[in-house]
Amino acid sequence: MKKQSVCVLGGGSFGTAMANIMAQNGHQVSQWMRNEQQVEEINLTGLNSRYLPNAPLHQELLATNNLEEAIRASDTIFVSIPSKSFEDVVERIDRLLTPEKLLISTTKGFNPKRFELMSDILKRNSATQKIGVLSGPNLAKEIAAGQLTGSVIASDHAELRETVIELLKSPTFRVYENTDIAGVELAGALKNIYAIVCGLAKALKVGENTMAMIMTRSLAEMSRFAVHFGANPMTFLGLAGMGDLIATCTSPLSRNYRVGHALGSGQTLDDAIEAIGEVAEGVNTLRMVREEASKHGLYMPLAEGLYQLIFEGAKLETLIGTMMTGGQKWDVEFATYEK
Ligand SMILES: NC(=O)c1ccc[n+]([C@@H]2O[C@H](COP(=O)([O-])OP(=O)(O)OC[C@H]3O[C@@H](n4cnc5c(N)ncnc54)[C@H](O)[C@@H]3O)[C@@H](O)[C@H]2O)c1
Ligand SMILES: O=P(O)(O)OC[C@H](O)CO
Repeated sequence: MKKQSVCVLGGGSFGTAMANIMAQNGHQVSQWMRNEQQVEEINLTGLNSRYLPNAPLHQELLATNNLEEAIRASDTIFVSIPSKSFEDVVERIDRLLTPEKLLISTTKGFNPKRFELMSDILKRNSATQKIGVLSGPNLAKEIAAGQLTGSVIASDHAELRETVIELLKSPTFRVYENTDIAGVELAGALKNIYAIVCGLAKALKVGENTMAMIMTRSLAEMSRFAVHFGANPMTFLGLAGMGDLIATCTSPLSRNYRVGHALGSGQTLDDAIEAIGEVAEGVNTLRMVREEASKHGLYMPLAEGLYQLIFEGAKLETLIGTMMTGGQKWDVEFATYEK
């Protein structure tokens, strides 16, 4: 592939990990971030010490504060900004986008202002409709450490899918494709709720039977919700679905898992979030999803139990109770059993 001009918006751990792979692949990569000291640090020392302290960055990765220049110079733009600020940043770049530019979200969450996904924000605000979503079991610190990793690019545009695969493929990173944007994006956002549940369960030292049941019923809840909003249930069998659920629900590197673990160890939600110091998308996602689930009559006992525990002061028994005493029928809902 010939050298491409790319920019990554966001100076956090995932944006840095993606920018670094593309710089290593020989592309011209700029990474936009708002913090001037961070820009200086990356450009002078090749390190993003706050977010990826152990990962030396490629010398061709150029950090910048100049958003306009970064966008104008790039054919492909990755938006790696937490969901809380995603819309604000996209509104700032809106006038700089042109129809040929490729625009990809790596953010796993919902707009806290209204029920919509990041791809909806991109579609609504931009001059280009060449939009994609990158999602999968992608713990940034593992990627930066060279752990073998797979991801998924979802888009209607074959050209965008092919470009992203070419930009990111490396000896340690593989990208598969999917056209089910809703499924891939919802899977990445929803699993954060269940990573909190699993971190909490681990802190309580539950057995592997229990962990397996929680994760499998999480997949059932996630896909039930996602299918209602247009996703293909089969997507949940892939890297963006089951793959990401496994990584996030079992790894102490996951911020959402760590929030759950802290809650299970007796900390308050605010203390847990402050101690982590990075974004844990699952808390906002839980709020948004719980509201939509009740509006649409979607049965999500784990999410409901967690919501009551975190936001309504319910006891832990409530979460266990909603899981163990709620409706129980089909194991796999999207398969037909009764003949
Ligand atoms: N870290 C991972 O392992 C990982 C993996 C896959 C996807 N993601 C997703 O990527 C998104 C970003 O996560 P992250 O891990 O990079 O976050 P992070 O907490 O490491 O960093 C967030 C970055 O966004 C910047 N930011 C926040 N608001 C901003 C604003 N208004 N303007 C400019 N910059 C702003 C912060 O300064 C920081 O540099 C999240 O939705 C996350 O779910 C993360
Ligand atoms: O650290 P988390 O919990 O935001 O998870 C990071 C990624 O989404 C894992 O794929």
